[in-house]
Amino acid sequence: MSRPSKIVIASRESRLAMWQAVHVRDRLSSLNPGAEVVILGMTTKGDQILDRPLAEIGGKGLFIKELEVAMQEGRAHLAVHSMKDVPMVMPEGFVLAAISARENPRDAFVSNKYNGLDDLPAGAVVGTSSLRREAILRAKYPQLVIKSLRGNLDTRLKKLDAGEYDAIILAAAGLIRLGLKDRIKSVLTPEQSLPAPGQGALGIELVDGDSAMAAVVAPLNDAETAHCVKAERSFSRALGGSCQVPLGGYAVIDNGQLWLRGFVATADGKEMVSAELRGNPADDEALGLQLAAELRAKGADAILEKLAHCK
Ligand SMILES: NCc1[nH]cc(CCC(=O)O)c1CC(=O)O
Repeated sequence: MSRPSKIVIASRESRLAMWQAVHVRDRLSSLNPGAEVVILGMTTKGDQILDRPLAEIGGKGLFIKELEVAMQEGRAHLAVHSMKDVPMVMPEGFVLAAISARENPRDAFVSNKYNGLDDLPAGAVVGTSSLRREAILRAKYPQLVIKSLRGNLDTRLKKLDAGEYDAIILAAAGLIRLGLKDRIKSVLTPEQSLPAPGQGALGIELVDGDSAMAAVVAPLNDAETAHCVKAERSFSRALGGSCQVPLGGYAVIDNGQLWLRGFVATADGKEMVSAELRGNPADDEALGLQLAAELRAKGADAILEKLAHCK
């Protein structure tokens, strides 16, 4: 197959999105010495509307729509995403062609005054806009006050520094990528805060059927990460995870087996159902479905019924 002479990567303009695009650009440049690899930066609706919770304005798809239009119109060939932000059901006409090796998938505790969740006094204000983190915090630390926190990483840190919060919870991966590892006071274990499906992994999205580009990005795929993320996403999809459900799903390869853990909760943290299983990594998506079925058998349906329904 002929190698493309130019590869255009569509990217959001936040510092994290740009870091990710540059990371992929540099890898593709060294894999394709004959090609010119460039980044097309653009602003999405999700970046512009910062005063309302994501759940209210339309969810994850908001961050990738403009990038997909650019690919559809041939202005770009591929888009790089934090897998956590990619809708569980891919829009018609697009595919995830590669999932690259995972950065630290855990949640991080960030504060200028305290070293960890257990140090926070009653009434301390903790910032997060993730329903998953909110449910976990409310279940384990009902004495804390949870306050909404949106915006890109730099904006969130600025709000913390301005004193609007006593602490905030962020993905460790984003902070590490931006050279902000020093801001992490402690990393939460999966037992304390089960990560979101896809957290810490990058995905490459292409127009379905673009076999030349699929061959270009294939070397970026990390088989173990891809199995784990596929299992997590299949689990989330089966529980309506694109529709703002407070859930966590996290897989690792342990002794050659895929070990998948998951939970569903109400945002107030009062109800929470968890389960885990192990199986063959090649059965990734089936394992996700199986875990979702197990959660339903344990009562997850009653929780899901109380949540806003998918439109
Ligand atoms: N929701 C926004 C988002 N999407 C991806 C990351 C971090 C990097 C990653 O998970 O790969 C973040 C920031 C955060 O949750 O703190």
